Amino acid sequence: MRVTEGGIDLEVPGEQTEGVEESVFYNPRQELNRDLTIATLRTFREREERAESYLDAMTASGVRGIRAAADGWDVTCCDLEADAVDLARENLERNDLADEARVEHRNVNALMHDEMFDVIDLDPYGTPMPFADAAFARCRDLLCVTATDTAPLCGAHFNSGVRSYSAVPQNTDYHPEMGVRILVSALARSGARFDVGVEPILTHATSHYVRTYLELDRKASAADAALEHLGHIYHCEDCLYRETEHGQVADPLESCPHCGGNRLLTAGPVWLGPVQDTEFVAAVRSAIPDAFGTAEKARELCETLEAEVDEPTHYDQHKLCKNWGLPANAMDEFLDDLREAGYAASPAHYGGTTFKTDASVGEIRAATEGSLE
Ligand SMILES: C[S@@+](CC[C@H](N)C(=O)[O-])C[C@H]1O[C@@H](n2cnc3c(N)ncnc32)[C@H](O)[C@@H]1O
Ligand SMILES: [Zn+2]
Repeated sequence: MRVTEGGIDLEVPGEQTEGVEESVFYNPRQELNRDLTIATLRTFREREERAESYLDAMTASGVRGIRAAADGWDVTCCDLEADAVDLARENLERNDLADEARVEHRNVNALMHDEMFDVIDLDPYGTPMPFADAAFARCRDLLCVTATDTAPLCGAHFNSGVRSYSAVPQNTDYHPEMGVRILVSALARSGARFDVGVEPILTHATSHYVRTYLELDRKASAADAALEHLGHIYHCEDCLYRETEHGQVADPLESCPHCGGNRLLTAGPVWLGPVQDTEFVAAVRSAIPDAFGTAEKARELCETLEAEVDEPTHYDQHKLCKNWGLPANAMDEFLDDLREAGYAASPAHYGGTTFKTDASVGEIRAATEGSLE
């Protein structure tokens, strides 16, 4: 089957079923992820001119590495599967880029221990954590990470989440953001073991995966500074009240300060710091060309990320209203009520009914319920 993406022609095994390409080595649903990757790499290189080498650590069809090579990066593609390696080589040749990139048939953990790269991109099936140590040991500037195991990350598959991320995730009404905060926390702690500090400059949770871009600072003091963003979330399952506390040691609440209930969850360590550099995200948005297949969607996503209130958990308006036994109103009106009451409020990218605010659950109700009857 022939596929064109980002100006690159690919031949991938598989067939089109009902207009959707199905292939083990090429997932069309990740095109937005790849479009944003290329725009992020461009933006990052403008800022860090010395960034040249890019490792597409799990290349499959080669699509990501080939798109980066077409953009002038010094690319290494790697895959464990011989069929993927052959396919990536064929696809490089098909685009006359065979001299711009090499393809390694190896376990990428071994490759990363052998060589340093300016940018490393981890895009495995499931959790990226088995690759995090080698990546932090050998990545100079930017680590790009996809995690597709959203059920463990958000606490729905609790034991698996605890095992993979050495943290306690909890299944809450803000589950995609729980995934973001657990993933970045685990990565920050992996980096710290190598005296590397992380700063997330772009992060999104989109249809069954979390993607984050971490700018690295290879200094023990930077690792210490990153760890200061870790802490815990205390969450009430009855009224959806939540509060956060920085620090390595949890000091859970005994009862909910809002409703007095005692069905309380503690999640952590989670990353409580910012997950975007909003100026960087705006620059990424401007670097998305019209020719990209997901240009409109990717720009919209960046715009939402830029405007998101910097709070560690989002709310879901429908779940809140259901909990209060009140009908939900239009999101614009709801957010306007919050702003008029003096709170910061914005839509969130986690779904059409999600929003962020610095108001507590009680303050949200007081500010909005007049418009909900
Ligand atoms: C989700 S796919 C990668 C998709 C690709 N990056 C893209 O954007 O289309 C995961 C790939 O990782 C490869 N893989 C799994 N374990 C690996 C390892 N230890 N070293 C290198 N490649 C590995 C698999 O063979 C598979 O091709
Ligand atoms: Zn409560």
